[in-house]
Amino acid sequence: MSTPSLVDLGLRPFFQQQLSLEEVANCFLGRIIEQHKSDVIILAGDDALRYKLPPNFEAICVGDWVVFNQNRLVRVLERQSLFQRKAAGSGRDRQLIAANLDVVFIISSLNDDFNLNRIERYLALVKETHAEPVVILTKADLCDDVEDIRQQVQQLDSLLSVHCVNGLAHNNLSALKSYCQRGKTVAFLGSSGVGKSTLVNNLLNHNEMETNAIREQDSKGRHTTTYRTIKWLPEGGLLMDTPGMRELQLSDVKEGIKLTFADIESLATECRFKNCQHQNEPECAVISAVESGALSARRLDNFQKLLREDAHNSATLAQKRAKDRTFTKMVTAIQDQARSIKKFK
Ligand SMILES: Nc1nc2c(ncn2[C@@H]2O[C@H](COP(=O)(O)OP(=O)(O)OP(=O)(O)O)[C@@H](O)[C@H]2O)c(=O)[nH]1
Ligand SMILES: [Zn+2]
Repeated sequence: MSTPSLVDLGLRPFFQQQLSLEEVANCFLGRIIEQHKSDVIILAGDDALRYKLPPNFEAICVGDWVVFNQNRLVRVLERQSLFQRKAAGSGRDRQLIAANLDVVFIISSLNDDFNLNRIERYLALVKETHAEPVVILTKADLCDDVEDIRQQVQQLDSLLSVHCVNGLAHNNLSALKSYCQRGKTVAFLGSSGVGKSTLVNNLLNHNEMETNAIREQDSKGRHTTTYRTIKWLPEGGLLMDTPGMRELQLSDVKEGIKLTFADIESLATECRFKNCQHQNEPECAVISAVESGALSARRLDNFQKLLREDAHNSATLAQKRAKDRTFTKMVTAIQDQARSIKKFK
């Protein structure tokens, strides 16, 4: 693909409709494909442009759609989905990781490593972002009861897409490819060794396609660049591979956890006490469901564990940020002091 159009890059009515008439007349639209400390690279049709981040510009990350003019970045469009690290209770202190992903593949292998709890954890992370999770179970060739395990995953959520593949077989990936069509942005999540790179290499047909329409604003002529975080898939989609995604922790993803365990949330509305913790309260509909076999004890256990972990991580993150802020203030104060001492010398 030499010159991707904005539609190839994922432009759709949701983003276009956000533009004002003034912006349509005077500005351009583009997608952030690289983010550095003080500048970003915007892909806009056949151009890749480097733009400085204006001082105090809003938070921005790879995958964002931005409005810009000849001179500067104007604004970031509202996102359809967003991976971020948040600290509880603070809107400002968040680190954005990747925006506007359509599908996130949750990769888990069908052999010894298979673990429903872990899949639920990734589901909570993905649901929080509002991207669509798709579970891919790899190493089907090493497993004797593929369908049985697929069923176990399907039971987590009847609407969830779950596919089993042998990542090593080239002709085995049509299920995945259907999510990677033109204009779609996808990403992979999963623990080490489950076969993510194998799938990616296979999807890429072993040759990472290069965009050769890259011309930076300040350089003459065209040269070919591959981006660290974005790869073109032969089906037309974009694969986003930002390092931060691999290290995501559960923090402040309560909504994602609740969406992932919608069955428990719904049962909880029947508990006698509104704030029931489903531990040993009387007339608890959730415990009753476990006793009757309608809900697995494992699932309830994991729900509670993920909520605890989320609360713990959110709190420590908030604390750490507050500490960092105090430290920065202290350093600035000392620097100011040093400067004023110099002045009077
Ligand atoms: N038999 C079989 N082996 C597979 C399959 N998928 C991956 N493997 C093997 O599993 C090992 C790990 O695969 P990778 O693709 O490197 O796993 P990864 O998830 O990228 O791992 P990290 O890079 O550590 O995150 C490699 O030896 C692969 O050849 C599969 O479907 N079947
Ligand atoms: Zn209860």
